[in-house]
Amino acid sequence: MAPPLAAAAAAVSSSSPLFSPSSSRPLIRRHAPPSYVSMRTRGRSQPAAAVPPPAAESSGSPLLEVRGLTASVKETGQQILAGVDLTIREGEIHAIMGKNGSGKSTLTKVLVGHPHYEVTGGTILFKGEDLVDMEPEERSLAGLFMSFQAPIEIPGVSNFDFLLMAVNARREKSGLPALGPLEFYSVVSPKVDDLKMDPKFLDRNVNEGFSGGERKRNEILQLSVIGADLALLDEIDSGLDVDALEDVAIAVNGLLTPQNSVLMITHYQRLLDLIKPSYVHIMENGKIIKTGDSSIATQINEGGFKSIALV
Ligand SMILES: Nc1ncnc2c1ncn2[C@@H]1O[C@H](COP(=O)(O)OP(=O)(O)OP(=O)(O)O)[C@@H](O)[C@H]1O
Repeated sequence: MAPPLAAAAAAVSSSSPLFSPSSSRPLIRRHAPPSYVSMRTRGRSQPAAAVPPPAAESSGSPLLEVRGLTASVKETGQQILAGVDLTIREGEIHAIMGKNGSGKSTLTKVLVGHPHYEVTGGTILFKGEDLVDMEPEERSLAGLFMSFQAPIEIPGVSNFDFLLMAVNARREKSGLPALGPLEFYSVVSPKVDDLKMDPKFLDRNVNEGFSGGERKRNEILQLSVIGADLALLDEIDSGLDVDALEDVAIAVNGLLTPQNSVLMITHYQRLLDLIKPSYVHIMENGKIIKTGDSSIATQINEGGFKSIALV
């Protein structure tokens, strides 16, 4: 069984039943942020440019190597992924587009080890290590982060405590000393500010009563606080108004380094205008059928998926 801290870290990036509210609740004691810590935000940290230049193709080392991946729904045996090939190198931003039901979300869920799916063939290497046999919490601690289309609530656990536990789980894995609440507050506060979130969200229970847009911002807060070598962002643009989308894009762009990468799923060009992908992939019937640059997305927007499938 995973140690509690590791499970807490994994819970940040997983909505699997393994990390349901009931399983997370005993792991984390609720602390209000110390009363002597002002909840007023301090000076803003420097925001990244809203619209960066197009991401260059990197010559970085492979971070994720997926070969011939097939996967099925565990309960029914229904095959969803039908032979996915995908390589993501350090420093690259990849976007996956495709019509509803083509398998985009399933791919990301399989990558994080969602228990509803079974890998039936192929390989997944993450930083050269076989991911398939790793537990979801091990994948999280190895540097995978996933923001879900519908982020879960965790009643009884404040955002602040949740983030602190997750950060300390990562630090423990790296042999770093745990942060105390006061120290952590100075880390998290500017990030809350950058995302234009009310600091009160830190003291609210994770996603409880949050609007759809607030949940999405909160997911990106988790990503920016915890960090990731590879962030899987499933439709972070859905339900966000124009301003919120820009705030989220600034936060994501601000996290990018030559070492880490993003795989984002979207239906909309507007996200690709704000977070410039190195590659855009089109998924159909559980496979990536085409890969190119952002112009593919434009073709999709103009011609629809049917014409792309016929190319
Ligand atoms: N646990 C499950 N049980 C049954 N069917 C499933 C399950 N998970 C995925 N599917 C089916 O697999 C197909 C792919 O689903 P998936 O969510 O990956 O699509 P998607 O490309 O992300 O779609 P969208 O753009 O609508 O979000 C769909 O037909 C879906 O109904």
